Amino acid sequence: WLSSKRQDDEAEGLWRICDSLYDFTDFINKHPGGSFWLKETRGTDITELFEAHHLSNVPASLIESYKVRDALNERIYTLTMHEDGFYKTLKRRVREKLQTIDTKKKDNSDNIHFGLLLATFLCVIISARCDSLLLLALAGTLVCWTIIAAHNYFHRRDNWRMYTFNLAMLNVCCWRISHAMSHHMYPNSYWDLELSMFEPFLCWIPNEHIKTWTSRCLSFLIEPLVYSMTFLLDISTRIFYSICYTNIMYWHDLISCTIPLSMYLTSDLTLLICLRQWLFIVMIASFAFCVIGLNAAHHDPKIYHEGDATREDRDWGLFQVDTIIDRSDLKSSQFLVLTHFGEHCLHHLFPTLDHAILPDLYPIFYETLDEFKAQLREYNHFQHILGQHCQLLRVKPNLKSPGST
Ligand code: HEM
Repeated sequence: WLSSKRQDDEAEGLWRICDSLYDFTDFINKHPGGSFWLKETRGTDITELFEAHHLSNVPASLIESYKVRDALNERIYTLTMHEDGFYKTLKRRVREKLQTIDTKKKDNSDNIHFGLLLATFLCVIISARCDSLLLLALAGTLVCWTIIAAHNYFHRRDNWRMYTFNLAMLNVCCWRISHAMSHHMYPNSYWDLELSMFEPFLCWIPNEHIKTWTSRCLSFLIEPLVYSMTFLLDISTRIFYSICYTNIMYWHDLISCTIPLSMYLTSDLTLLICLRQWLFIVMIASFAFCVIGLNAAHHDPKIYHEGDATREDRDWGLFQVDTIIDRSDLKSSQFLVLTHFGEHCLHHLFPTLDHAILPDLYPIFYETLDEFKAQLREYNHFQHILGQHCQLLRVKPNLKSPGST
């Protein structure tokens, strides 16, 4: 995805923000968010990434000294971030509001995440000692919740919690690309890897040329299998790619092995049985992750997908609002928000903020939405599951643009 972006973005081997080119080579290792972000994005357009990941004005004031020249052509992305537009207006208000919010709330998220991690290992060990299938399934569910909670941390500067995302064969660095850089910035568009990584099994793009009648019917039949195999397919693809092309495996991929290891060291089970149990846990975690993640916010016939009519105002923040329907049934519990991709819209707009902070932003969010005549929509989980399946069937693009009367 990144190498195609390097070809498309006309950044000439540098970093592109709007229509200017910058050379951040000397800043990579000084970047407070960690070197990964800049190292990986060399040669691409980072306009949206840069804006969405910094709330303070400091980064914008720093970039001028790294400017090399103007780009030759206009950028290919049609999304905008004008100073008086929706996103920048909301961001200014959020910046002010953050000064009044009690940041101790973040401790709750840290405690929930740590509790889940502890519970996961306890459950894994007890399930191995009791040889219980039910406990193994519970361990799989706990692994799934832990990695969704870990997602709260990988959008930020490097920290130890983000590595717990790797517990079930996924990898935090790869997901920073497919999720933070691709999906978060351009949801439901051809640039969204979280759409294309499920093809040809599941396809949400409303286009009859890429989604035949047979493939639509088939996707319903194979859906449970795809859900359970997603994590295994993810690691197989990465191993295959690393052997045949470039290495995209990391030392922290080994974190996933702590699960079978803890089983082996604390029970009488043979290594082979521990590995078999591990596979079962990973498949349960994968299934639960897809049930939650794919039915969390983005797929419903009323949500914008590539090919649908776009809003006249191409503001990046409004685009996010048009590609999301929030989960209404999670808001009462921080545990549910953290483990079920809750507060989805605000999280997309401000990914570096802890989920515990987001509820305090609703008054200014609603106020700004009203000013720009946009709306935050909400569904419960059942409505999302229904909508996601209707979207799998949809082949006709919506001709009515979001925000039109
Ligand atoms: C690919 C583009 C970039 C991404 C994805 C990115 C991401 C991040 C992240 C995740 C953080 C930590 C935020 C937190 O934990 O609250 C951060 C902080 C920071 N970044 Fe970047 N960054 C990018 C480019 C840049 C550039 C080009 C500069 C300046 C030359 C810069 C300057 C800073 C500064 C000063 C901070 C400290 C926090 C602040 O003042 O906002 N970043 N960045």
